[in-house]
Amino acid sequence: MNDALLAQGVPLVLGDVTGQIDTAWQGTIAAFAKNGVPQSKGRCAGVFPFTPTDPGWLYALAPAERPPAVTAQVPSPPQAQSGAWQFSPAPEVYGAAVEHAVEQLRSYETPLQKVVLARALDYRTAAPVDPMAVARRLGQDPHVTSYALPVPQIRSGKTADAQGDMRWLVGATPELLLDKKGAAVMSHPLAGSAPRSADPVEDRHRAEALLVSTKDLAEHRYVVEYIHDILAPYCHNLTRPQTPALQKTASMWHLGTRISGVLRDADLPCLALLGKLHPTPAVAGTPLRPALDLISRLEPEPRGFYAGTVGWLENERDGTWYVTLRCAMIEGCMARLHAGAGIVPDSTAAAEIAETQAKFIAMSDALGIDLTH
Ligand SMILES: C=C(O[C@H]1C=CC=C(C(=O)O)[C@@H]1O)C(=O)O
Repeated sequence: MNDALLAQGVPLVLGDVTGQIDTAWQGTIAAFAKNGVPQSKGRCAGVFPFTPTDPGWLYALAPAERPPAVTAQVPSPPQAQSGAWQFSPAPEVYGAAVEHAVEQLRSYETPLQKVVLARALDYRTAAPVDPMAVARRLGQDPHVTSYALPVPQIRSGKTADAQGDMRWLVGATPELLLDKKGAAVMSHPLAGSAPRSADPVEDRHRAEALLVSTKDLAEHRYVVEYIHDILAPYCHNLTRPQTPALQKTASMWHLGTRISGVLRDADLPCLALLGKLHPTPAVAGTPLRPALDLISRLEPEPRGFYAGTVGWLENERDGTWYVTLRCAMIEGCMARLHAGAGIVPDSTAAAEIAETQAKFIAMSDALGIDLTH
């Protein structure tokens, strides 16, 4: 763990948690869970990548007497940007990967039931992107938790500061992975999606169709069962509704199920439980191992922090962690956005291309990218 790679005073924002970084530590969820969080009193914010064996960051926040880094300002409307953007890979290549996955899923020889395949959108503009301004715009949607966290680049041990060598993970997630307060635990997985429509009648029609879509209900069920099975041994009471409910963001409908329980041991460290849960079939697939293998074969580049987990800890015991979705890694004048979709035997390339395109909209709108051109 290294606390010299990030200059003090760099701001971050994560829902209601805003502040300036005092100390940064690098490590995996498992390492922090095993060795403890160095400054375990008080609040830490953090971010971990999709691959659980890759390190992420935990940040101790400076004492609250300091002025908050992000004041409640009226968000400025996104500037129409003159930047260039391109999908990576091209939609046809992503479509071919979906078709390949569907073939695998339909084969009698595979244990695989679902795999989540993601694609990226690369954006380059003339002026540096302000991550805090993007987070404020994203935060206008009351159904998501917006975030902007620095993710230092480690270049020959040099300290990164807000102006220099810094990448920012910025996004607006609708998905709660784990909330732990003493003995009370909750997870609210999402899976199964439909794009919103500006026409209220069509919007309602899409929502109702999603609620009865066998393909989306199957995608959803895998995630709920997985999370339920992980939490069950730790809980003496774990409940969930039998059927999912609709959850919305400004641009998407999702199926969601709230799973709540009471832990046998209220003192269980939050990261110990988080390490068991991440990554779920909402971002990987099921069973986990073959899904991860197929993702590494079909996705051209590692996901990095997309589909990881972002959240905060209150001392070591409690915390709130989200799935790192609807996000971009911003570095100077460049941003890389990611979006993924759950692939099951009934999936089609065209529908999954459309779904991932719709999932880009939250971030592309906040960045001022016009995806219609
Ligand atoms: C993987 C993503 O979404 C997940 C969360 C909600 C719905 C999903 C779906 O319908 O596939 C995904 O599981 C993403 O937004 O990149």
